[in-house]
Amino acid sequence: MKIINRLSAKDPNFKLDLAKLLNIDTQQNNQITIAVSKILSDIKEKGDLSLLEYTNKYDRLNIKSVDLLEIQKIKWKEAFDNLKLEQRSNLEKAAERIKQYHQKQIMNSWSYKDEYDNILGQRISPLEKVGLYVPGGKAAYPSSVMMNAIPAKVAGVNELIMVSPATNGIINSLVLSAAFLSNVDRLFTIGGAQAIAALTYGTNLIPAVDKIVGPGNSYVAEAKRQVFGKVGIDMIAGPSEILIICDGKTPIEWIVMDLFSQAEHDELAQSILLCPDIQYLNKIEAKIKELLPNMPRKEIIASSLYNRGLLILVENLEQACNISNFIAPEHLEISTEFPNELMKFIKHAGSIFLGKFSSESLGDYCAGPNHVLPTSRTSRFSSPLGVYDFQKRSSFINVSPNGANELGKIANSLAQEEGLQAHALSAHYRINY
Ligand SMILES: NC(=O)c1ccc[n+]([C@@H]2O[C@H](COP(=O)([O-])OP(=O)(O)OC[C@H]3O[C@@H](n4cnc5c(N)ncnc54)[C@H](O)[C@@H]3O)[C@@H](O)[C@H]2O)c1
Ligand SMILES: N[C@H](CO)Cc1c[nH]c[nH+]1
Ligand SMILES: [Zn+2]
Repeated sequence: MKIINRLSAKDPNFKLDLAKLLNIDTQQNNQITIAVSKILSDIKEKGDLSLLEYTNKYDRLNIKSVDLLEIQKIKWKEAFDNLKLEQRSNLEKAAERIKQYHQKQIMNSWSYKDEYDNILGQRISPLEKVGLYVPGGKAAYPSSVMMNAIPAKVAGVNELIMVSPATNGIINSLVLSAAFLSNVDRLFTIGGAQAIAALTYGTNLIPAVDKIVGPGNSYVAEAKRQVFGKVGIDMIAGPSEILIICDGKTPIEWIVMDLFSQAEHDELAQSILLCPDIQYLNKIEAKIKELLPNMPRKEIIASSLYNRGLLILVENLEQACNISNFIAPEHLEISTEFPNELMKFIKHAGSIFLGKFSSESLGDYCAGPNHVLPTSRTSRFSSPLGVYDFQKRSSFINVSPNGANELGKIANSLAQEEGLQAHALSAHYRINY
């Protein structure tokens, strides 16, 4: 019985079959697009009233007053103070490592003086108000709180508004603690497209923000896509993905668990293994069958592997890198003896894990780099969430009298060529002043 899809790169239909498995069902996408646009317009028109209705409906709650959707800071502090010592120490260690890594990403302002004594430069400033979406439907993600909030605060964001659904009324105490530890400013238990709408348009309760960051399910991703332009967004981070290139020498259980680790996020998550050794792939498939029944989230894993999981037999490891470049995965593990040799062939990947000890799970929690990464082939053109997503650039120009003479002549002439008289005169007035 099939438990995961299998392909061989030698097969003449390989490219077609692969493309089918990479695509998420478009009919389902259309339904989500329509549902999300209705939610957005309802929140825009009816504000808190609609927010409460959608929250009760989708998060299976029965809340009477919208004010109850805000959790006061005192509660997060309480959650943090009540952590077991080990929990607290792990959270603190992870936070410190994430901070250290992200501090290296800070962009600084710069300027220079040209030959006419004009000063030209670029000023970097933090965003003022940012909304952080932290997923909470199928699992709680304290790690995602830190991965979003720490770079924002390193950048100097003034007001960080976090939203996360409390499905069935439960908000995880580690999520609250992580919000406290990461200096989030306000926290609301709302989720899905309605949370993205509230942060975009603002309601009486929820402040409108300048940019929304953070991953989420297909509703969240689609909502972010639809509000982009009204607010900034970081990226459309959809269901998680892992692609592993393996030479067949890593212990079988390690690779199986790495595949499970992303599959357990979501039925739509995608786990792919590329290997030139067919015996190894057969053993992987057998091990999946053996280990799956013991996994607490076995239904989600089974569905993800059955519909979207993939074992690919390749002719060699260089071919594996080429296929990986086409897939442009969110996470790429190069589980081989000489991973650096292969890294030079890699063009697209959100995050690259080198060598058999570098499991993706370490990156998810505490290695340091961000775990919010481009999915669905978007690592071809976008990058991990970072401090730079919370900073913006303004250029500045301070022209000297001498500079006005020299630049004025050029601008005056170019403006006349464009037929823009006001531009030409504005430059001309400043010549020989
Ligand atoms: N890329 C990353 O860094 C990263 C990190 C963590 C999680 N993830 C991904 O984020 C996703 C989290 O998804 P989740 O579902 O657990 O949490 P979520 O918070 O993204 O989604 C839950 C919300 O979805 C909405 N929703 C659910 N069903 C709906 C429906 N039928 N109609 C309208 N709205 C509906 C509800 O409002 C609910 O509050 C997973 O795909 C996981 O792989 C990604
Ligand atoms: N793997 C997810 C990003 O794709 C991040 C995460 C959070 N917790 C566990 N994993
Ligand atoms: Zn993960």
